Amino acid sequence: MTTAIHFGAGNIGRGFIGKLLADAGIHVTFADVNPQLVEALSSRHSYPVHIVGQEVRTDTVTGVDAIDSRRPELLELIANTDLITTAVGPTVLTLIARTLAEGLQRRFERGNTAPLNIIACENQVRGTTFLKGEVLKHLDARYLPELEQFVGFVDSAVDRIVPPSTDQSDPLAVTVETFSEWIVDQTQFRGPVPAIPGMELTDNLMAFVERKLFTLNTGHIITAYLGALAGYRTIGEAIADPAIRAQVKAAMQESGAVLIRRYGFDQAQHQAYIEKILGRFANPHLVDEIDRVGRQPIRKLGPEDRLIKPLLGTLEYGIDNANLLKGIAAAFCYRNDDDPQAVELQQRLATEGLKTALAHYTGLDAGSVVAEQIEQRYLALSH
Ligand SMILES: NC(=O)C1=CN([C@@H]2O[C@H](COP(=O)(O)OP(=O)(O)OC[C@H]3O[C@@H](n4cnc5c(N)ncnc54)[C@H](O)[C@@H]3O)[C@@H](O)[C@H]2O)C=CC1
Ligand SMILES: O=P(O)(O)OC[C@H]1O[C@](O)(CO)[C@@H](O)[C@@H]1O
Repeated sequence: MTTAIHFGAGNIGRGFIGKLLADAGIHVTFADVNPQLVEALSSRHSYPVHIVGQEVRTDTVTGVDAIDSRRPELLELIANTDLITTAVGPTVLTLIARTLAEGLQRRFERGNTAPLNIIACENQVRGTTFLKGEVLKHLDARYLPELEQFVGFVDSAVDRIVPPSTDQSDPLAVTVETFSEWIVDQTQFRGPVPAIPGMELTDNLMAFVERKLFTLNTGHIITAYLGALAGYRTIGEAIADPAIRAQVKAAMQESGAVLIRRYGFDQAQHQAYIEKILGRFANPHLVDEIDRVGRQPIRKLGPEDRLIKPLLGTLEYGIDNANLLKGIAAAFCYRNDDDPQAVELQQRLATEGLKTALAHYTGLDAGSVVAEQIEQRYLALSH
């Protein structure tokens, strides 16, 4: 029986990755720190997934287990499992790296030379490669040869909108959109690539990572921040506003022009991809809070993330970027007292001003034309 450990029994963990693995006949053990989730999964071993879109149906995921990811028994599972996946959030990868290193060390001490593949399913460019770097900080160097020979760290792109479920009757119930895409870098596996329906292989991962991150996530985040400014609560409300939809579509076309130039995507196909994503944002069956999509604004203003990296592409290729600039300016208007990064952003903005805060978080030069353009848009939006 093929086994897997999935770190993060949250929206994506239960609604997408864990479901694909279980549906493929793999025995999935979720590792999480949420006692309610761990207790319910380890006693019920199944949960419902509501799939909503053109069709609406409920699937039941079975054959799953769970463990608190702080329990020592997890190390034994890591020493023997065939596959490890994560969906914990990019900021948490650093935390689970120590546990992974200890489990891998036990695996190697046991002489277990069976291949093990680890796939981080996060909204982060090459998140698994980042995780490998974090694991290496904790792994005894004498095990490096085994790690390189027997453990694959496989980068992936994950795309399915999974907001917190509105099904109050069951803490395990999760609601997912019909659309899903999980693409992994086939060149990074060790041993045979597991046959998991819904897990697509590519040897050109970056094109797919950037297509998703800089189209869906770029459009999503600008919908969220313009929607917040307009006083909306959900993505659905915001994208239904014609002025917001037009600006979001234009921003995705600006980032799309970078992708087409960089990866040679077909223009018409990419326009269709953008239209499909706008339809996904408007899915009437999903209640997707602006604060979920807009969470952790400092991470999302990073130079490698969904706002700045597309902007840098427009500067590199001399492409229009007015709507991306407005989206970045709107990020600095985002307020959420329950989001530590949003609080920090506003504090730095208040004490240091827009251009200094912009330079600090994005790496853009405070004295650049683009910083001036963003400041102008910020002043227009915030008054
Ligand atoms: N929700 C979505 O629509 C999508 C999310 N993603 C990505 O998936 C990742 C997770 O996102 P969501 O599922 O929305 O978040 P979530 O908050 O629903 O799930 C994260 C889970 O990780 C658990 N966790 C936190 N610390 C942990 C630890 N030390 N060990 C084990 N588990 C721990 C939390 O208890 C929670 O259950 C993020 O990187 C996100 O960017 C990617 C595509 C879609
Ligand atoms: O999960 P993050 O990176 O905090 O941001 C939320 C984004 O991730 C997704 O959940 C999946 O890409 C989108 O629905 C949303 O744009």
